[in-house]
Amino acid sequence: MTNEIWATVLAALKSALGKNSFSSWIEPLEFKELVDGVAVFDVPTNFIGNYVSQNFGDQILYHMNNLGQEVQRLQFRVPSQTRPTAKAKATSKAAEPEAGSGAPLDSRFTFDTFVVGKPNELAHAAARRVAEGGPVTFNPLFLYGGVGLGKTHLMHAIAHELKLRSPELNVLYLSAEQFMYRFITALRERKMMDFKQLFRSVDVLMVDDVQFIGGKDSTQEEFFHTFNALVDGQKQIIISADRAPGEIKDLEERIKSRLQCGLVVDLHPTDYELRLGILQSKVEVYSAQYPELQIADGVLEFLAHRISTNVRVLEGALTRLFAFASLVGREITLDLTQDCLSDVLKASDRKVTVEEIQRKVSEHYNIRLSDMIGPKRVRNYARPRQIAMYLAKQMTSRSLPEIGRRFGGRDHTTVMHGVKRIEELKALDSQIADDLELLRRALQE
Ligand SMILES: Nc1ncnc2c1ncn2[C@@H]1O[C@H](COP(=O)(O)OP(=O)(O)OP(=O)(O)O)[C@@H](O)[C@H]1O
Repeated sequence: MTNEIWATVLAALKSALGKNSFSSWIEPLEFKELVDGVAVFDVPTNFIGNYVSQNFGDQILYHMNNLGQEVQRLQFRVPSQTRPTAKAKATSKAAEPEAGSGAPLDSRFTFDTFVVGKPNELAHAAARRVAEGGPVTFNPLFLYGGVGLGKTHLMHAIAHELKLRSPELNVLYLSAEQFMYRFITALRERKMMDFKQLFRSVDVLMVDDVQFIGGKDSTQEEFFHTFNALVDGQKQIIISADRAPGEIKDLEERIKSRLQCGLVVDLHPTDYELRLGILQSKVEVYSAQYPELQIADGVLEFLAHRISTNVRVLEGALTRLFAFASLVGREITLDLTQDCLSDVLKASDRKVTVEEIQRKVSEHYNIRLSDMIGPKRVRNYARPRQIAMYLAKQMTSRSLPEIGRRFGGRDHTTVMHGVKRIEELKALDSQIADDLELLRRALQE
């Protein structure tokens, strides 16, 4: 393979992965040679080699082969080491293809690696129950929640556990999108009998991201029949979606009601403790693999506090941090974290609205929202009002007149006075300083 072809692969990867992932992971690779179907790369550290191999290996192979190169596997080596990286496996399969025709299961998504906290304890308990196998108790199990909260992880964990306990079980996991493509292919190739036979012969069917079939009428129809046949046959069905069954757009009523007739559980947004727990468990894994990488006290707490969007982003941030630390050969300190993750940290700063601030502050001081916004000037209302104005100035991009309008049409000079007053009090009154800190955190959760 020539360097020109590698440059074309790079261009394709850049547009597929986006600037950040590309510069963190792909740019450090140096293509060396292609020998007997093995593409060899120099990488700055084992950590980067392993990460690229696990996460982007398939894509790199795909693009190379697409350009006419016959590449079976990738090899990553650290030039300073005498031996090639022992750990940097040839294009690793974190996801092993399963027997049967399901989508591959990710071997990292098990119950052991799933961290349980208040927001996901119910979903976890239900998943555990289903994974025990035995007589079907609730059918279907419907898991829903926002992006990156662990639905797929739990589904894969159920599948792994079921296969471990009862290897003879035919467990089929796939996304709703794959279900649709298989259905369309079966129609096109006139193989509907095979399709029906395949889906009706499983013991456990798992369909991820079922919201995808909203608005796809024939797929819904087929899904409905598959679903009914399996429930009638006492086979377990597990479904996930990004919202509750009743809220999925353009989904037939009969399917909504079918989906609701088992156990519906949601994964709530993560809280600080759960995020910290997840980070700690990931660090344990990294530290066992790369004992030379040290992480300073307070870094995980900082990340758990600042990145509250979703677990995928949190994990990605930590991995990037470890990769960077392995490159520069330094301990992961708070300063290094802020430098290395400045874009992620900026993007995940939650956009808070003036209305949210008013609501939180009135709850905190136990006064009515209408009193805070209204004209009363008694201290009980005036001080929380000034605090809310101060936070609105600090945490939103609203101008003083805009903030004034949201506080019952007050003048911008009133807002300015309130903000100044709280700035003064903050330095003098520790109670006010504590309240401000508490409110700021609660608003960023
Ligand atoms: N409680 C948890 N413990 C450990 N890892 C978690 C947990 N929750 C999520 N993760 C990790 O976060 C990442 C995203 O999780 P997953 O893919 O399961 O999310 P999802 O809810 O299916 O998201 P999507 O809506 O995008 O499909 C995975 O790497 C997963 O391992």
